[in-house]
Amino acid sequence: MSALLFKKMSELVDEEAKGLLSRGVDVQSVMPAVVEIVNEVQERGDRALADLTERFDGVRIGKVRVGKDEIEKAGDQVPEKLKKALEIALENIAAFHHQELDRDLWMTETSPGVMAGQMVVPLDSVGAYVPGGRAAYPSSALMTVVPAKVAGVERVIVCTPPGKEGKVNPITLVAAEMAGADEIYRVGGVQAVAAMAFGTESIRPVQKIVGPGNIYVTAAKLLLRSTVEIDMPAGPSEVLIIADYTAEPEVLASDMIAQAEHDPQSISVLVTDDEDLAIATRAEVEKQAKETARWEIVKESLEKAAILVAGSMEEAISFSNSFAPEHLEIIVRDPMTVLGEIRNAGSVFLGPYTPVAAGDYASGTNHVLPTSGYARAFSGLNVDAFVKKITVQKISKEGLSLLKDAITILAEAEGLDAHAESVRKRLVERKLEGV
Ligand SMILES: NC(=O)c1ccc[n+]([C@@H]2O[C@H](COP(=O)([O-])OP(=O)(O)OC[C@H]3O[C@@H](n4cnc5c(N)ncnc54)[C@H](O)[C@@H]3O)[C@@H](O)[C@H]2O)c1
Ligand SMILES: N[C@H](CO)Cc1c[nH]c[nH+]1
Ligand SMILES: [Zn+2]
Repeated sequence: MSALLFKKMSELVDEEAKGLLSRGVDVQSVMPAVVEIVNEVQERGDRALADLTERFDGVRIGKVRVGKDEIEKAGDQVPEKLKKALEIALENIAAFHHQELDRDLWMTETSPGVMAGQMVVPLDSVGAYVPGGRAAYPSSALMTVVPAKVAGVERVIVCTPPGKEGKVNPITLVAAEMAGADEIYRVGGVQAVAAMAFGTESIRPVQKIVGPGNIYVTAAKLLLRSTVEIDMPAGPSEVLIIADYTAEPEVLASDMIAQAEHDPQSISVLVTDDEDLAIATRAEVEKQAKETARWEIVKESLEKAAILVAGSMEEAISFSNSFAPEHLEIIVRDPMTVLGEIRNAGSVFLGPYTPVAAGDYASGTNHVLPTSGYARAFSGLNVDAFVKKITVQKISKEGLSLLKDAITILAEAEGLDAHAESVRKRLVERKLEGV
C-alpha cells in the first residue's frame, strides 16, 4: 500500500504544505505536447483529428460526427433501468439550473428619469467536452448540456473520445441526446478542444468550451483561452473533508477513495481535529483501497493523499480555505457553523448523509467544478456561463438634464470634450423625436 501523508499540521514542513496546495500537478509540464497537438489540428483539420485519435485513443475513426443511426442504436443498447436513472438525474439538474436563471430584462430608476437595466442573452453556440478516457462520463453530458439548454443556447455540441471500436459509449450518447445536444462528435483530448476552438471541415467552431477533463484537456482549454472563451480549469477531481469526532472512519475513507478512483492525479485530503479519527481513517483507507476495482488508479492517487491532524477546527478551516478544494465535505457536529467560515470551494457537502457522489450524479447541482486551487477565483459551471448580460438604459430629457453636470464635468476632466458635447447637444432648445 502506498504511503499517504499522515501528519499533525503543526509538523508539516514547508515542502509538504506547498506540495499539497499545488496538488503536485503542473499543467505547464504538458503544455509543449499540447501546443503541438493544437497546431496540428489548426493546420490539418479533420485529417489531424483522425491521426491524433489513432495515436491517443488507439482507434482509426471514419466520420467524426456521430450519426442518427448510432444514436438510435445506443438507445436500444442502454437498459431501461439506466435510462430511468439518467432521467431522474436530468430532472433534478434541470430543476436546479432553472432556479438559477436570471430575469430576462430588468430596469431600475437610478435617478429621476434615468432607467438603467440589464438583459440576459444566451450564447449562440457552446462546445461541451465530455470525458471518456479512463472511464466514460455520461453524467458530464447531463451536467454540461442541460444548463446550456436551460440558458437557451441554440447550438450545443458534444465532443467525447471514442472507445476501442471507434464508437462513443452508448450511455454517453443516450445522456447527450436526452439532454438536448444538437451535434455529437467522436473526438476527445486536446484535439477535441482545438477542433471546437478553430473548427475543422466537420466541426464548426463554437463561442465557448465547457466541461471537465484530464490534465491534457485542461491545459488545452487554458492555452486556447485567447481564441475561445472557456468555463474554468476543471481537471482531475479532488476532495477535502473537514471532520470531527462525530464522523465515521469507514465513510470518510470511502469518500477519499471515491475521489481517488477518478485519476492518478486526483487528490483526497482529510483534515480533522480528532487524532483517533485520523488514525482509524488511515487504517480504513488502506483496507478499502485494496478492495477497490480501480486499484491501479487509486494506488497512484493515494500517493498524493493526506490525512492531517489539526490543532483546532479553526486551523482545519483555515487550511481548507488555502487549499480551495473542488469538493469540500463538512462532516462535523454543526456543519452550518463551519460553512459560515468557508471562503473557497467549488461545491460544499454538509453532514454525514451528503456524499460528493450525490452531487456527481443526481442531487441537481453541477459537478463541473474548478480544481487545482482555481476555486479561489472561479465558480463551478452554472447557467451564467452560457449567457451574456447586456446592459440597457433609457433616459428622459429631464433625467438627462439632472445628470448633465455630473457627466460633462467628468468628461472634461478626462479631456473628452466630445463626450460632454454629446450631452449638451441634446439639451439645447430642440425637441428630439421619440420617447
Ligand atoms: N473537475 C471536474 O469538474 C471533473 C468532472 C468530471 C471528471 N473530471 C476529471 O476528468 C478526467 C477524465 O480523464 P480521462 O483521462 O478519463 O478522460 P479525458 O476524456 O479527459 O481524456 C482522455 C483523452 O486524453 C488524451 N490523452 C491521454 N493521454 C495523452 C497524452 N499522453 N498526450 C496527449 N493527450 C493524451 C487523449 O486524447 C484521450 O482521448 C479525470 O481527471 C476526472 O477526475 C473532472
Ligand atoms: N467527481 C467528478 C467531479 O470532479 C464528477 C463525476 C462524474 N462521475 C463521477 N464523478
Ligand atoms: Zn466523482
